[in-house]
Amino acid sequence: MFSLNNVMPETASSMFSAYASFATFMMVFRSMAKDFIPDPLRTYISSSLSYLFSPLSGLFSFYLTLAFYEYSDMSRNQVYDAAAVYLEKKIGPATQRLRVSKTPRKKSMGVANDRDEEVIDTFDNIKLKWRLVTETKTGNNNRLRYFELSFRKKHKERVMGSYLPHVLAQATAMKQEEKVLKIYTRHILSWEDVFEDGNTEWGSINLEHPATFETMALEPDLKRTIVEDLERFVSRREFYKKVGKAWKRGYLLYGPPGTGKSSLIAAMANFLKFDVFDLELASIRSDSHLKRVLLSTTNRSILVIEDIDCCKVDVQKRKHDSDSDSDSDSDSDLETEKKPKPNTKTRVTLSGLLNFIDGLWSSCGDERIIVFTTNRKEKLDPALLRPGRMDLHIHLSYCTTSGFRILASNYLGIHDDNRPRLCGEVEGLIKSTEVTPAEVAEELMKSDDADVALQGLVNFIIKKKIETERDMKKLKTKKKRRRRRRIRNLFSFHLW
Ligand SMILES: Nc1ncnc2c1ncn2[C@@H]1O[C@H](COP(=O)(O)OP(=O)(O)OP(=O)(O)O)[C@@H](O)[C@H]1O
Ligand SMILES: [Mg+2]
Repeated sequence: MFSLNNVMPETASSMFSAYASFATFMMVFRSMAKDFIPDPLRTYISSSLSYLFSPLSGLFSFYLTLAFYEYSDMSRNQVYDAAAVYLEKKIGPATQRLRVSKTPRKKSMGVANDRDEEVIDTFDNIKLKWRLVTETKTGNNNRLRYFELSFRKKHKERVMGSYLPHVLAQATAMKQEEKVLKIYTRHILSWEDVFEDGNTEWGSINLEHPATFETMALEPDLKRTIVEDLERFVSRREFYKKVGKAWKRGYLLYGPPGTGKSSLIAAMANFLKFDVFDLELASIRSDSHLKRVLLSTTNRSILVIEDIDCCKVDVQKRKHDSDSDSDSDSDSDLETEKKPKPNTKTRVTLSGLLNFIDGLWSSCGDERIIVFTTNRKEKLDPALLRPGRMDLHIHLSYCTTSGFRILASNYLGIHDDNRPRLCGEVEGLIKSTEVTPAEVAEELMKSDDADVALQGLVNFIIKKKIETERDMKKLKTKKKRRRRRRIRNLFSFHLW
């Protein structure tokens, strides 16, 4: 790096005075030339002089300017794009002109500095000046755009080594923040589609589910466990590479209907900014078809298979003839594929599904999350539940007192101490009655008046409690009667 100390003192002082004289001369020349010399000639002389002396000016300038052109070798320059995003948040008080835009994919309006506006940024006590320059190439309408970044030369290493990587990382995070999530499902236009081997098409719409971990009525410990697990998963790229494991994680969400399984998936997607692929196994023709469909999903996504126990797949009992998770493209599998039975909606086997979860080819992708949901965990094949298949089993259960508090705050904006009597009554009832968060939410939505809504919830839980007790009694009497009948039959058999 150039430094004045490297130059002999007398040489430096003579060069500096030469440069100072030249700068003064240029200033006087420019102001005189403005009055006496016509414009094209003036520009020519001025640029020729600057060209002649530019090496000298560079030598004495304390500043360095980096240029980031929009395109580099026909492809977009990532630093340019990152700077464009990064500088959106750096609008200073001196800014006079802003560029405002909104594209269909963006959730909100983008506001950025317009061309030639200077943006001052500071990083690690380094002052940096950005400027967007637009030049129109003469002779055609092509526009050349680039960012200029100026700073003191002595900071060159830190700017290149730390500041620019910081700009790239910040831009990536900001883009993630802006990302509009998508939920993908597979179109089934007709049953022919199901039997059409090549159909791997996913259709998508924006995922605008408002569920977040803040709005989920979950036990604090469970919530923390899930959030930490997700955070650990996304931060472990190198770890997965090191241990030679595919970078994916499987969650099994189980619990009664209305306890928040689907809402939790939406909360996970919103938290990670991952798209969701909602796979209905009914739309899949065979194991090899399943592979192709899954291969067409993208990285950083959550693959969801809901109600896995209800799917018309052989998941409740593993296929005996393919016990060893063998590749389903085997000859016998192909044989059966050739003759689709019209009445068989889908013939995905559990081994085909398990192949995807931990088979070799499942590593074709990064940052994949797989979520299965079920109301009846006990119905699932143990192969699906064994350690390593589904990394985390999450039990979502009936509403607890802490769950109720979250829902009351979400739906009515109230806390325990606002309505101590009614909240206390609900909490007491919830401890002894099984009510789902969905039922509680439904009751709380019935009125804007918190007292009315809470009283409605109290009445609902009392009614449910009475009904449950009545059902239990009925069941008990039925059991008693059955037992008595069995004993009577036994006696009559012996007498006979
Ligand atoms: N734990 C929860 N926290 C917050 N809201 C919840 C929770 N559980 C259920 N809800 C509310 O109830 C509605 C239904 O919940 P959700 O669809 O997530 O239940 P589910 O467990 O997927 O039910 P199913 O087994 O029938 O698919 C949601 O829209 C949400 O408003
Ligand atoms: Mg659901």
